Amino acid sequence: MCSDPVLSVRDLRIKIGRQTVVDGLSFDVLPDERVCLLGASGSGKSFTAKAVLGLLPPNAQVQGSIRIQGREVIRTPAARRRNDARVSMVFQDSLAALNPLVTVGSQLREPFSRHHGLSRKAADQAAMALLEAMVLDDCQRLIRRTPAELSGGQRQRVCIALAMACKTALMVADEPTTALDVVTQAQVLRALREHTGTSNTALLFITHDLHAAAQLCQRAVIIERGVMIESGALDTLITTPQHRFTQELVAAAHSVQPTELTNAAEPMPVDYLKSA
Ligand SMILES: Nc1ncnc2c1ncn2[C@@H]1O[C@H](COP(=O)(O)OP(=O)(O)OP(=O)(O)O)[C@@H](O)[C@H]1O
Repeated sequence: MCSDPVLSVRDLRIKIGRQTVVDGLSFDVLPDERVCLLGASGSGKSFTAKAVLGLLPPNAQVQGSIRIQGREVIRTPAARRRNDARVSMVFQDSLAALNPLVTVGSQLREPFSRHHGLSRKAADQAAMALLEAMVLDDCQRLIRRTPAELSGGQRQRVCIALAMACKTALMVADEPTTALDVVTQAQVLRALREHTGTSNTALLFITHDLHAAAQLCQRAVIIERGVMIESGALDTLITTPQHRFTQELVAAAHSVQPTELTNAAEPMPVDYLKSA
């Protein structure tokens, strides 16, 4: 069965002044799919994410097409998009993403009461259920705290819960684990894996980290200097990378394996990369 894409990007070009930061990018994200946009620092990942979210700076010149649920949004900023073309987001800086003065509970309640019309009591219950689903300890106490009183990993899972509460067909997560230690990274990736792809929310995961991508996504779009160089199933890209940059990425991940697994002649063991 072939479903229509939730996100369809065609020939996306973004210029900032004279610099072309994204150059002819095309890819789709299907319903319930988790796709990563993988590339080195400065390759244009964040500008692509901002274009999808409708958050490009005013000096950006943009061309091409971005369709969300079939609706053209390339020139429609986030605040002017219709509900079915809205995208939820999770960013790297969880402290900046949350209101520092408002408790976690109030922030989580808001989308339920504002967008879904729930009563205060029903919104509280829905917020609590989402927090508990993020495998956070002592949610009763956590819900009364402000963001600054949480650890980075707790805060990032609150951000994922907040994004889930918006119940959009597409979520964009831009380097959500980069600032976290490896144990907390694994917890946050697990929360994203378990709460997207199964709840009518597709995920576009922006990262430079092949290991994180392998734990979370089925498919990858690999970019270099704003141009797509390779795309396909992540398992295939890891075992038989075609482009030099992808080969270097895989080799770099290979080099952090335990020595008994290291054998340059062998393809990268996909299971090793996927282990959390
Ligand atoms: N405000 C800006 N004005 C002009 N050019 C910019 C601006 N911000 C970023 N750039 C340039 O745009 C290019 C793409 O940046 P972008 O932030 O999308 O890369 P990225 O792949 O997300 O990198 P990172 O992983 O480091 O966040 C880079 O070459 C960068 O130098």
